[in-house]
Amino acid sequence: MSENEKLNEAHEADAAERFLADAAALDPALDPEAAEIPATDKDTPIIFLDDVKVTFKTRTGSILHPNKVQAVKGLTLKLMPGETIGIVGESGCGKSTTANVMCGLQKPTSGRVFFKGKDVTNRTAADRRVIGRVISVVFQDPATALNARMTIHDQLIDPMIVHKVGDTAYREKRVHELIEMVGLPESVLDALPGQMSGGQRQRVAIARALSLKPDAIIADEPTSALDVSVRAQILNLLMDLKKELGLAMVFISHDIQTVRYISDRIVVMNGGLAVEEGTAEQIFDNPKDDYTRLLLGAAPSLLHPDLGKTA
Ligand SMILES: Nc1ncnc2c1ncn2[C@@H]1O[C@H](COP(=O)(O)OP(=O)(O)OP(=O)(O)O)[C@@H](O)[C@H]1O
Repeated sequence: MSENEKLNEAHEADAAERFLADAAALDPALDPEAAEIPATDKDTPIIFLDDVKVTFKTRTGSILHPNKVQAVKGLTLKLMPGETIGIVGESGCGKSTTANVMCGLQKPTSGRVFFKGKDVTNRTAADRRVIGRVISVVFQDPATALNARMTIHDQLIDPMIVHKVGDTAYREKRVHELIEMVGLPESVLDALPGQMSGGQRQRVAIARALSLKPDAIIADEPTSALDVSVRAQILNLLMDLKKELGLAMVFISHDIQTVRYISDRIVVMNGGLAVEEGTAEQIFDNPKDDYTRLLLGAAPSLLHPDLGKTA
């Protein structure tokens, strides 16, 4: 086992312990949904996609599949506690559809979806409660992800009200914790999203995603809509948070260098299929698939040169 693998293993074990401690931290009397959420176990995947296929009806389609687009053609993927998986591939390869299945927005046409061992394929009301508590999403464009008419304070407290988590005192305390976690001053709590910069808005979107203490975050191109000068800061913030909170993460990008920077494991997608999967080292040092080699030799990274320096 390489030094890196040993470090990853130790980190995952730490992360799993932190999950269990965190899950026990909120008084069950203040969290009526908690009983429905399966306990975190380091050997059970947070998300397990079992041979998932997604087909969309369209006006055109292909010769083989008229009026249909097969966005995902049979994907099996496990996200373990504390792990970060990067999904990379060019536009149209099925990354966002996969993300949508992973966060319960899209029902698969076939295959099964498990969250912490619970089958949530059919997305019943009870399944959706589990999905909402286990997974949070950070989308590409924070301007559209946030409500333009709600103050930052209200956007952060809203998920706790919807999920009936905590009492007023708990929720207020959590709002202040969240804003501190993402490195914003408390003065922004009274602001509206339109009064903030793109980078600050993405920090708010990340804080909101963390409000229910999820096990995992799905970040779908979270830096693509941002000015190049703040991309590195947001990536570093995500890296710090996943380490500090022991979060699992699915990081989706068409930029393989960005994915390499943040991921423990990389899945390369092409035409709705995972064509290659491995650690960043395996993918970069010894790519097996022609398409991976093509991606590696493709466009220069969109990363800012400051990446890796303190956020
Ligand atoms: N709701 C939909 N209806 C019909 N076709 C769709 C729908 N959503 C996605 N598709 C098609 O499915 C395929 C995969 O799309 P998807 O958005 O998952 O790819 P992607 O890799 O995320 O691309 P991008 O990086 O451009 O967002 C594409 O051919 C797309 O046109």
